Formats: sequence, C-alpha cells, structure tokens
Amino acid sequence: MQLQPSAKIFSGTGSQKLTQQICDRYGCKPGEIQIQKFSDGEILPIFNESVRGDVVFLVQSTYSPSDNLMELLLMIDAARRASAWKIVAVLPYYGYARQDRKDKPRVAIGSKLVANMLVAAGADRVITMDLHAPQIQGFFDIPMDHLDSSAVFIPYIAQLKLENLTFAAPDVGATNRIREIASYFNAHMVICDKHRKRANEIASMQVIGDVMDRDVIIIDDICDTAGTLAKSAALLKEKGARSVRALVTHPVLSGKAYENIEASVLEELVVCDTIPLRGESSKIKVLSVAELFAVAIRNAYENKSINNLFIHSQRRNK
Ligand SMILES: Nc1ncnc2c1ncn2[C@@H]1O[C@H](COP(=O)(O)O)[C@@H](O)[C@H]1O
Ligand SMILES: O=P(O)(O)OC[C@H]1O[C@H](OP(=O)(O)OP(=O)(O)O)[C@H](O)[C@@H]1O
Ligand SMILES: [Mg+2]
Ligand SMILES: [Mg+2]
Repeated sequence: MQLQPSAKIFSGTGSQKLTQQICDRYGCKPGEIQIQKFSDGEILPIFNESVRGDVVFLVQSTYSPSDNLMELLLMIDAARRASAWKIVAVLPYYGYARQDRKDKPRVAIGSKLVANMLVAAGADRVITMDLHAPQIQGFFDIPMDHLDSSAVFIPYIAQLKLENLTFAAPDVGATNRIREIASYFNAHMVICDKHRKRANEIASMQVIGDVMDRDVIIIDDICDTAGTLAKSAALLKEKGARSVRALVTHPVLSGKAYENIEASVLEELVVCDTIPLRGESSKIKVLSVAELFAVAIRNAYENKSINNLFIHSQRRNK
C-alpha cells in the first residue's frame, strides 16, 4: 500500500520547456502524458502512468490560443478521473486576467470564469505568478500561491549597478509593483498616466515625475503588443532619461510586438520564461522562473511556507 502520496509534475503543450527546467531543479523527470489532437482540433490528454493517490502538478500557461486553457481543464479532469489525490494547476501565466472587472455594461469577467472552470474541473490548489490584477486571488475559494517575479528581477537589477536608478510604472496598474521594488533599492519612482479608449490602443500618456539624467527601469506585468512599453519609453526619453530599459514578467508579444520593441528606444526588454518566445529580437533577454516554481511546488507538496520567495524576505536578507 502506498502510504506517502508521490509528487508528479506533468506539462501541457504550452509549457514544455519551462516544465523541464522546473523538473531539473526539483530533481525529477516530467510525468508521462500524451496530448492527442484530433483532425477537428479537439484535444484528449492521456496519462501514460498511474496518478492514483498522487499529488499531481499540471503546468500550463494559458496564453492564447484558448486551446491551452481547454487542454489544462481536460488534464485536470483526466487526473481526477484517474484518482489523483490532489491536483495542483500551475499557471505560470494566467490568461484572461485582463478581463478582471465589469468596466462596461454587458461584458464578461473572463478571469472569474477561468477560476470557476479550474475549480469545477477538479483543481485543489492553484500556483501562478504576477496576476494582471491581484484581486483575482479572491476569485478562488481554494488555496492559491501567487508568486512574485521580483525574486528574479531584483538580482538582475542589482548587477546592472545603475547609479541614477529610477523606476517607472507605465500605467496605474503597475504602480504597486514598482513601489515595492523602488523601496527595496531606495530609488526614485515615476508614473505614466496611460489612457485607453479602445483595447490595444493608447489614446494618451503623460509622465508624472522627473527623469532628467536618470537611468530608468520600466516594470510591468505583461508586454502584449508592446504599445505600452514603446510609448512610455519614448516619453521617458523625451523627458530627459539617460537610458530606458524594461523588465516585464509575461511576454505575450502579439501583433507587431517584435517590430515595436526593435523600433523602440528601449536599451533592452527583460522578460520571464512564463510564456515561450515565438519570435526573435536582439533586445529581448529571458530570465527563468523555473527555480521559483520548483520551490513553490516542493513546498506545496511538503506543506511548507513559501514566504522566502517574496521581496520582503529578500529585504531581510539584504
Ligand atoms: N486580452 C486582452 N487584450 C487587450 N485588452 C484586453 C484583453 N482582455 C481584456 N482587455 C480589455 O482591457 C481593458 C481594461 O483595461 P484597463 O486599462 O485595465 O482599464 C478592458 O476594457 C478589457 O476589455
Ligand atoms: O503591450 P500592450 O499591448 O500595451 O499591453 C500590455 C499592457 O496592458 C495591460 O495594462 P492595462 O492597459 O490593462 O492597464 P492597467 O495595468 O492599468 O490595468 C498590461 O498591464 C500592460 O501594461
Ligand atoms: Mg488592466
Ligand atoms: Mg498595465
């Protein structure tokens, strides 16, 4: 009889490279799963090993197309029907998070629907990182570990050794993110007031604060079309910044993102590997979050705190 449930980590098709790196750090091999795709586009996950009585971690970033989300839901369903003891949905990138509220009449709140679907499918816990809106945590009534990419960005920023460091929020949503990091480095911060009239377009933007002769780092959660980054970087340069670079967690990079980044005044764009890159750019550097997820997975399995993965504990160890 198996007394101690085993931890097993499986990957969806959207997160294979990251899952392999998480497993390398965890010290295991990814579990055997086959994702069958039929002629009509439907998906059928098949576990090729037993998960009976196991704690099953299913890693899948739910970037577009929505097939990634559907695949994850089907993986959860398959694990539940195969008698897994606990099912942990690991979403390095949580898609549909920008549908976070009813900002106009008769719209969906996609991030709440995704939460409902994950729970209805059978997830017992969710692990994710840098949600577009942190309040999405409250859309779940199951445990959720919300990781923070600061743990990988802080050492990167420190080794840059910039003298006139200033952090910039490219919109209101990024303000809290930069406040914590700016306070960690005892640096200045400025905020861009971004206004959208239509999705994927910026109607106007103004910088609030002084960036003259400063080395500016823009911090954000998502780079999608790169409109926000290109516009904020250009404005900051116009206002006298000495250099502008960006550190962004999730490289969604749709539409003309690669062209926009290449043509921008950004020195570099540093992203995490929560979403695999689908193009190339000499300006883009990738930092891995595999270690963070490996620790979060181990500690979820061993019922231990993940407190040491957050910025406040890094500050204590400074
Ligand atoms: N996937 C999406 N891409 C672009 N815009 C989106 C997406 N999902 C929702 N949206 C829209 O974003 C705005 C919210 O923008 P705020 O600046 O946070 O007000 C909302 O109207 C969504 O329709
Ligand atoms: O690369 P882009 O196509 O410009 O999109 C990315 C931007 O869009 C989102 O912000 P949003 O417009 O929702 O504003 P908010 O963060 O203030 O909610 C996201 O947080 C990025 O800032
Ligand atoms: Mg938003
Ligand atoms: Mg934003």
